[in-house]
Amino acid sequence: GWGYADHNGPDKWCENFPIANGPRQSPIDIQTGGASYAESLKPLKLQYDPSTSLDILNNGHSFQVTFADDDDSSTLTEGPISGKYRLKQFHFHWGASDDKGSEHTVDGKCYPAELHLVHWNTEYPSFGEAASKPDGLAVVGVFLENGAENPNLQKVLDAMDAIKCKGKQTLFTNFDPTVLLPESLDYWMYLGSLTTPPLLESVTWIVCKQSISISTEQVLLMTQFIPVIQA
Ligand SMILES: NS(=O)(=O)c1cccc(NC(=O)NCCCCO)c1
Ligand SMILES: [Zn+2]
Repeated sequence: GWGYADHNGPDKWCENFPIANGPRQSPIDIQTGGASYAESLKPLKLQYDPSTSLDILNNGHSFQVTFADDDDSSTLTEGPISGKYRLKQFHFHWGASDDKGSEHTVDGKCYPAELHLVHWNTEYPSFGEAASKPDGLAVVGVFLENGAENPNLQKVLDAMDAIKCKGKQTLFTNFDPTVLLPESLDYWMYLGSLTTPPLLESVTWIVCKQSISISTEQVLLMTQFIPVIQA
């Protein structure tokens, strides 16, 4: 299967997922000089109910915290989207060291890690249905920048010990993802795709301009969590 090694990594994904060469593929380098201010765009409205957090799972490519999405308890509205999108899961992307890890870059700058909060359009019956529609998903991306220890992030990192093997999951209840958001929700938006196979071009990307902090020790914890090798 696909992965991040030389034999199955991003440069090879087009062999099994030809959409990799499609017109709206993510991630991108956000060139701030080329972004235009759109008066019509509204502030993001994120309303999360901590009782919808269920568990944390090692899915073989990352670790994700999954949410109950059978009602409108945790939603994204306003911002660049129309209608209501439900929170399905959040996960992270990281690298092998401090100097790389984020998927999006800003004027060529890479961050040690990147948080993705994945939401699906309630116009459609489920995440799976929405994932194949051009307006099906909205992912809020937050950069993690080297700095002070982040106690809210530590709660997630502490749960990683229990899910070192691919496919493992453990309870992760009463967690409010709002604590992982930066104080300002100013954002860049663009129409893109899933950043991993199946690379579906169904994501309205909403990338926060402000980052949250992660300490060097916390980056080390993440880089030591390799979802597949522990399998
Ligand atoms: N990284 S991302 O574009 O936010 C994103 C969001 C939601 C799903 C995915 N990718 C997938 O679900 N791929 C299916 C197999 C990966 C293991 O769950 C990527
Ligand atoms: Zn992601």
